[in-house]
Amino acid sequence: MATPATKPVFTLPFIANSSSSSQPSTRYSRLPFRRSTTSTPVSLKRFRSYPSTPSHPSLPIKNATKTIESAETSSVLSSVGGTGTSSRKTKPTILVSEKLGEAGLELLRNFGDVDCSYDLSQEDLCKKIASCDALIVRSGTKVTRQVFEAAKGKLKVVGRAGVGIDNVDLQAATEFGCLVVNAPTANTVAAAEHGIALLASMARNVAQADASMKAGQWQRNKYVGVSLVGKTLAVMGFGKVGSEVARRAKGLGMQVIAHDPYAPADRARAIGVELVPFDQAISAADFISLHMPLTPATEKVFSDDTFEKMKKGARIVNVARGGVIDEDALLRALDSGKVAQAALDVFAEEPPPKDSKLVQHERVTVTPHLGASTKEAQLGISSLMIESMPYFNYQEGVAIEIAEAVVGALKGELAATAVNAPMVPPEVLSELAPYAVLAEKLGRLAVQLVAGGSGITSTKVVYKSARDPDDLDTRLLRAMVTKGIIEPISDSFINLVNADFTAKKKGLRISEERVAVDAPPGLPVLSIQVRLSQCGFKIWKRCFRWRHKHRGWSETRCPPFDTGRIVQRRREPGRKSRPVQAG
Ligand SMILES: NC(=O)C1=CN([C@@H]2O[C@H](COP(=O)(O)OP(=O)(O)OC[C@H]3O[C@@H](n4cnc5c(N)ncnc54)[C@H](O)[C@@H]3O)[C@@H](O)[C@H]2O)C=CC1
Ligand SMILES: O=C(O)C(=O)COP(=O)(O)O
Repeated sequence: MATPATKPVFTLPFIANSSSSSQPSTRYSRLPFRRSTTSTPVSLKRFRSYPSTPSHPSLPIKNATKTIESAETSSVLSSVGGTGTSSRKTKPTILVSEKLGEAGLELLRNFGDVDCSYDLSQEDLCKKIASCDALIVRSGTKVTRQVFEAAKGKLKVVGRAGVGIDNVDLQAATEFGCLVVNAPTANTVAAAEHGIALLASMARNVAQADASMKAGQWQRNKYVGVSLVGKTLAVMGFGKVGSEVARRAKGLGMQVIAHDPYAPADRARAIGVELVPFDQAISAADFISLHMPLTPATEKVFSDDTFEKMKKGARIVNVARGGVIDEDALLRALDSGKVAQAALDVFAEEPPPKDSKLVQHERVTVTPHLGASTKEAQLGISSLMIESMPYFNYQEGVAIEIAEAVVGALKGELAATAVNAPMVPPEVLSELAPYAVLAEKLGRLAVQLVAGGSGITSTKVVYKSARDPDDLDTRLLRAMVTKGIIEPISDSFINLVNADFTAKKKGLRISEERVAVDAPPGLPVLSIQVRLSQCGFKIWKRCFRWRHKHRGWSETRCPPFDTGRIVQRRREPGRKSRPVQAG
C-alpha cells in the first residue's frame, strides 16, 4: 500500500526588499496587452493531441516528467504557436472566410500569410483548416465541431469579426484549446442605426410603398402609417446596441422601457429608461426591438405564448438573431393580426428559403443581415468622436478590431475580447499581469514538488488581499494556477482556454479563498497560496479518509513577485510544520 505522501509546505515569504515589490502596480500597470508586442503574453500552445481518456477521480501525478520551465521558456512568454515549440520564422497562416475591411487585412498581412477564401463549403473549410493557425469569420461561416476536429490542433484562434458568436461552437473550441475572440464594439452604432431605420420605415411602410411605386402604382391610402412619438418601445436586451437604440428612440419622442436580466439599473436610469420584467415589457409595448444574444436561454423566446401576451397590433423589430423568434409563431401572430408588422434583419436560417412565407409577407420588412454593414463600422473611417459612448472606438472598424485581437492572440497575448478564456478588462489585465505569470509558476511548482507516486484531488488557491472581494477579479489567476498544475501532468495540450475544462475532466476540484489582510495601497494581491490535497490514486478511498483526518495539504505560497526565497516545510501529522530546506 502506498503511504500517504509527506506534506511539504513551500513558502515564498513576502520580502519587500526590491523596488519591484514596493511599487508593483505602478511598475506593471503600464504593461499593454492588446497593441504591443512587449507585453507579457499568455501563450496558446501548439496542440499535441487531444486526449480521449475518461474522466478520472483523481489527478495522477506519478508520471510527471516535465520540469519547471524558466521564465523565458514558460508558456506565458511564448510567441506564435505557443511555448516556443514552433519557430518564429514560420509565418502563421490566417484564413479569412468572409469579406473583411482592407485595413484589417493589411494588419494581418504584416504578421502572417493571409488566405482570403470566401464562400467555402463546410467540406472545403474543413480541408483548408488543417493548415491554418487562425480563422476569421463573420456571421456567414459556421465554425462547427467538425471544423475543430479537422484542424487537428493547428488552429489556435478563431476571430469573429463582429459581436454574435452563435455561429462558433464555443464548447468545441474550448475543448480543443482554441481561443475565440470577437470584435464587440465597432459595429454597435451601425446595428443601432439599422434598428432605428427599420423601426421608422416599418411604421411608415417605406419598403412596401417603394415596391408598389416601382410596380407603377400610386397607393396613398393603402400605406397610411403609424406615428412613433408618444408610443412605448420595449428594448429587449439592454446591452451596447440596445442602449443606443433606446437613446435614439427617446430622441424621437418615444417612451422607452427595457428588459435585461443582467443590465445594471443605474445605466438604464442614466438615459431615462426603466428596466422592467419580461412580461411587463412585452405587454406594455407598441413597438418591441430585440437586442439580446442568441443563447440556449433566448432561443425561440418569442413564441406563441409570448405573442399572446403582447398588445394587439404590436410591431416588432429584430436586428439581433433570427433564432430568438419562433418564426412559425411569428407568422401565425401576423396572420391573426396580433402582430401588426415586423421588420427583420436576421433569420433563423441565413439566407432564408426563397419561398419563406415570412419574407414574402406583405406586412414584413426585410433586410439581408445588414445591421453591421456600414463603411464606418467595417472600415473604421468615421470622423465622429462620440464622447458619451465610452466603448465606441471611432478609429477602429470591425476589421481592425478583429485583426488586432487575432494577431495579439497569435503572439500569445491575453485578448481583452476573448470569449472562451477569462476575459478581464484591460486595466485589470495590466494590473494582474505579474500575478498571472506567478500564478502559473506556482501551480507548476506545486504539482512538481508533490510528485512521487501520489495524486492530487483538489486545489485551493488562497489570495491575501486588502481589497474587497468585489474589487478583486481572480478568474485570470485561477485559470493560470490551473494551467500550471495541469500542464506538467497532462499529455494533452493545455492553455488558458481549456485548463478549467481539462481539470474538471480529470476530476480536479479547484476552490478559492480570499483572506483580508492589511496591504500597501495599490497592491491588489499580497500573496497567492496554492494548496494541493494529496492522495495516492490506488488507495483512493482509504486515503480520502486519512486526508480528512490529517488534512493532507501541500502548500505552495508565493508573494506577488519572483523576489522571495523558497522555504520548504514538511508537515507531519500531529507535529508543527518545520522548514527543511531554504533557498
Ligand atoms: N444584425 C446585425 O448585423 C448585428 C446583430 N447584433 C446582435 O445584437 C446582439 C446584441 O449586441 P450587443 O448589444 O453588442 O451585445 P451586448 O452583449 O452588449 O448586449 C446584449 C445584452 O443582452 C442581454 N441579455 C442576455 N440575455 C438576455 C435575455 N434573456 N433577455 C434580455 N436580455 C438579455 C445581456 O445582458 C446584454 O446586456 C448580439 O448578440 C448580436 O447577436 C450585433 C451587431 C450587429
Ligand atoms: O456582429 C454581429 O453580431 C452581426 O450580426 C454582424 O454580422 P456580420 O459580421 O455583418 O455578418
